[in-house]
Amino acid sequence: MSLRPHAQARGPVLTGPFLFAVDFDTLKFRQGPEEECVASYQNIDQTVLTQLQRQGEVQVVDIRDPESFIRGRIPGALRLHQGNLAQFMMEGEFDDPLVVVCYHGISSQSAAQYLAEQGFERVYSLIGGMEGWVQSGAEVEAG
Ligand SMILES: O=S(=O)([O-])[S-]
Repeated sequence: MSLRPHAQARGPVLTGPFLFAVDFDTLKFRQGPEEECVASYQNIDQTVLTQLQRQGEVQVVDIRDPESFIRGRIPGALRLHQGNLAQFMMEGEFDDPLVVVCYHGISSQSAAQYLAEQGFERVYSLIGGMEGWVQSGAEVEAG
């Protein structure tokens, strides 16, 4: 079964902590029919993200604040925030892997769950967030 935006989210789906850049708690879901919603995400580490990057079509979205994003981010990452979320959903490549990054890998899980429930089919949250990425010695883009 393929999920698409606002199609099948069901019940209270956001229980995670407040997100720094995107307040996903304020977003409303349309209740779906009486179907089980199994959309979810997986946690991945830096090694798996690097493999996904090598394979090609991976989109990395960073939900941290603008200053942190400018100081250093995963190369090619898009900062996802309240202002561009709707556009991101409209233009989304729902079949491509989507990796959510925050500071330490906590808030990204709520965002990843949200995005999975909106129809992104392969959603991941980066374990350790940007701090873990930096500590692993992986490449960082700034500016
Ligand atoms: O939620 S967090 O991991 O960015 S502190």
